[in-house]
Amino acid sequence: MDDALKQHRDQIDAIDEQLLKLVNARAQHARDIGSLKGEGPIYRPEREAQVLRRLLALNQGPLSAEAVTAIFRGVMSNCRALEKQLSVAFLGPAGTYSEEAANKQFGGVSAPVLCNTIDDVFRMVESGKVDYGVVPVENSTEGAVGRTLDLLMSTQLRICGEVTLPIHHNLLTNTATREQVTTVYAHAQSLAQCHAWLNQHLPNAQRQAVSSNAEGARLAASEAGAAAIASRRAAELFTLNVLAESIEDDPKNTTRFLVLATHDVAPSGQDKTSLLLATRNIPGAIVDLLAPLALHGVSMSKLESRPSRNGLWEYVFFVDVEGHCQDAALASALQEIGQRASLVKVLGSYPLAVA
Ligand SMILES: O=C(O)C(=O)C[C@]1(C(=O)O)C=C[C@@H](O)C=C1
Repeated sequence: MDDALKQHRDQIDAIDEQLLKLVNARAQHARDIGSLKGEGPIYRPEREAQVLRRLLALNQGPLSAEAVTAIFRGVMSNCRALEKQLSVAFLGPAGTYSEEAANKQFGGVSAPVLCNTIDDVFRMVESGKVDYGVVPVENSTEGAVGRTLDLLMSTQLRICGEVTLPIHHNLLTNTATREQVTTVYAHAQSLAQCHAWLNQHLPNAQRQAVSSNAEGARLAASEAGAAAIASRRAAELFTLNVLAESIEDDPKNTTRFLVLATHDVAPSGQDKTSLLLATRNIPGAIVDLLAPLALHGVSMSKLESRPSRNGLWEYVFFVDVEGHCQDAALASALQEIGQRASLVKVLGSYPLAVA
């Protein structure tokens, strides 16, 4: 037994030596690429997505797809940091799902900037105080994040990436039993995502919406009888016990985040384009507006309407389509849509989220 253990550990030591040499050789290439980029952006989401997709196709295990992407996102993050330290803004405080999404996308953020509101995240990127921003845009249970859509209407920023994050909520508290919980703090969206569970298990507890789940965890840590709905990371950060886990009503509960940038992204081969469209408010106008997509074989993955804010019962449409705006089919469809719409704004073309 001891002998077998030693043999495996000797093998691991030998492999680690090779890995160390290899990751440093990789890092050297990244550093050289950095000096070739001149004034262009250092972060290339399309290339990072291609690297991950290729490795996922090659992976034969035993490491899972999630493990492989996490490891290589970490490797790329460290290689990228030799080219430039990127600052990334997202909704704080520490322990939010936005922080998790930013860490997932960038393989760890070396210079995080925690903001109080989604508006602040946009402002930080717009003013050049940070390189990138990460904002939630929709949840599979609760639908669109209205504030993000409203801000996308007026911003000059571009969407350069999307991150999908499976959301598992936990009931965190220092109260010993569920019966002693009198108040549950969480962001309104999280309270809604756990609606049925709360009805069944905590019917008498008061539900109190707060600015973020992490803020709820902070409050729960200092108040007798209080609990919060938040992530495991929030439990660690605020020293709370996990009284119940995965309390979301839909086990597939997922939130989609957008990465905001001041630059466009080249095609990666598997891309999505987000559009903002407006048309005259007449019968059949939206059907007519979207017809060129079908005509050119472009699939639509999302259609969301939102009040335009400059006329009663006037709407704009947020449309996600497959492909990059430089792809011939989408470029032709966009040109035809442009002739029918009162507004066409390409919010960004970016790589599809990698697991
Ligand atoms: O290929 C590049 O442009 C690199 O800078 C290398 C690298 C990587 O580590 O693979 C690092 C940063 C970029 O975002 C993309 C990829």
